[in-house]
Amino acid sequence: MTEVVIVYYSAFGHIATLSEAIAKGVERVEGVRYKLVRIPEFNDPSIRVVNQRSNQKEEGLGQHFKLTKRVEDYDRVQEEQASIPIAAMEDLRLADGIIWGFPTYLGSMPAQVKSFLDQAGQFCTTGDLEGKPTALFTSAGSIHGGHEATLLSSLVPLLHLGMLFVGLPYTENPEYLTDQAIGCSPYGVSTLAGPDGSRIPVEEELTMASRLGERVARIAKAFTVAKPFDK
Ligand SMILES: Cc1cc2nc3c(=O)[nH]c(=O)nc-3n(C[C@H](O)[C@H](O)[C@H](O)COP(=O)(O)O)c2cc1C
Repeated sequence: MTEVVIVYYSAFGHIATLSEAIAKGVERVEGVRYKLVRIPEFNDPSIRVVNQRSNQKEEGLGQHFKLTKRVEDYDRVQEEQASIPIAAMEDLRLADGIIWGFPTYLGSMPAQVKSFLDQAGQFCTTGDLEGKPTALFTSAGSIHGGHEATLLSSLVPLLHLGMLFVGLPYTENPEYLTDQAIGCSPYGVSTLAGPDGSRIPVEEELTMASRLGERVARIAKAFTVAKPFDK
């Protein structure tokens, strides 16, 4: 059985929702199963950006971002995903394919995810992740907030680990040929959360997420049989 591991971090639930759609796509491929794991929040509450902001006044920019609601959403989502196993290095080592999901923070990956990837740096010397198909999904507050930049810059550490990047081609995903503000691009899946986080992933984004899951699953399965990178 081929296994695709979906590793995600989500503060407000958008990435968690996309993870489920990705998983559905993986499941469509016979002989492939998925494992969903999450990167945990930092232990030190003083470095959780969301909690730090909770005592700010809801005026000016704060009003636009509805900070109180964000803190409530954050607490609810943390509780909802408590039963998802915490990602371990062994999950990466045993995976036949790895799909990474996390929100866009300041136009790039959250520190929680970078910290996890830095631990995975050990595989640069062992080569354990080399040749594994990999793909990315993200969410951003707005269409101009850097979702494509996040996907592109997050590719760099994956290349250091020797993984093979799987994108989201136009022919399979005509949904993003639109003048509507929706996520996704040739670089991977994305959704837009809106400034107050109230926008939820739309059908087109979920469809493209499931297709990316299926695409990685097909490649992982083919590689499991062919073993093109066996040393
Ligand atoms: C610290 C921080 C930085 C953020 N930076 C950006 C950003 O650069 N661009 C953007 O569009 N949204 C930004 N956002 C909004 C998040 O991308 C949005 O809340 C996230 O995509 C929601 O995903 P989630 O529900 O899975 O946590 C930021 C949010 C936080 C907390």
